[in-house]
Amino acid sequence: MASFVERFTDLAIHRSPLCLGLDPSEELLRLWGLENDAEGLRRFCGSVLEAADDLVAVIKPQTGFFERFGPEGLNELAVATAQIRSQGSLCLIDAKRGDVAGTMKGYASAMLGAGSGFGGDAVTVSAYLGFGALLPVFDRAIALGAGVFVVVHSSNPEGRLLQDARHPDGRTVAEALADDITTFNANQGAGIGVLGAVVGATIDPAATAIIDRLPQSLILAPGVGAQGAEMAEVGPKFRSAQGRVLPSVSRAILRHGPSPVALRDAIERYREAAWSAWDAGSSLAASRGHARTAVVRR
Ligand SMILES: O=c1ccn([C@@H]2O[C@H](COP(=O)(O)O)[C@@H](O)[C@H]2O)c(=O)[nH]1
Repeated sequence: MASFVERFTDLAIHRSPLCLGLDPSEELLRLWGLENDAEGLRRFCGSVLEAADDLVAVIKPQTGFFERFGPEGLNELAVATAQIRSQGSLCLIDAKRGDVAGTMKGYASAMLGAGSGFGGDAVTVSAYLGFGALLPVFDRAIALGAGVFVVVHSSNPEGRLLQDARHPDGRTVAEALADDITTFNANQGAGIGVLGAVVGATIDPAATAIIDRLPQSLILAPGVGAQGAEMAEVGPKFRSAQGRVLPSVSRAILRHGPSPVALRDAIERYREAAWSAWDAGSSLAASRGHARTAVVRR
């Protein structure tokens, strides 16, 4: 089976590298005139996914917004993940799980691959209990051709104090994590590996050397839009990861609903911008242009 990296790269060229966040928050449900309940959740997700259709490579449901309704919400998460995959997009479950290794085995079975509880193509994890504790998720991802994104440098300002703290060897926590990711990927072979990283698009331009430490990783870059980063910043900031970045946008797109036309227009705008950020000035632009001539645009 094709790996997550292979499937993403193909979809990024033919659709767009944009990662559309599926965040059915209370605020957005109310803005859309929906009830803040599981039925509202279902209608919201159905409309977003209908508008996204075959436009983007990756859709990222945020588990917290589903879990808040207990079992009914989790049922809606399963409905959404199945629909994402049926539309040919990759489903990246933003769960940011991080626990001891035995428990991570449970999360891996819940989230990753066909036959798992939620059937994600990839999942986000947090390494606060140690990078090594995440191994069961990495192993399952390798076995099933799935992906894992480890939070390295999050988009929110609260993350800085913890992630910029220094180890005795002088590296920050984020740098050491990036090195762990790269060592793991390199041990699996050359090329882009199973372990991706989360590096917020809000990153200070002076701090982007962290990206150079991740030469074999896809990079999920949340923070575009509502958190203040512009899509136009992504290309320059992530230059050393050209062709490997998934710019992620949730609220800045979702707030355009419930009008299907306005929602689709917003997705279209961000997907075009994501392409420019992804391959500006590179040879990828040529392959994309070639591929897109064959794509029927609606
Ligand atoms: O560092 C991170 C990692 C993940 N997120 C998630 O992204 C969305 C918020 O996106 P907006 O485009 O700002 O609406 C939410 O699901 C977060 O959990 C992040 O913001 N930062």
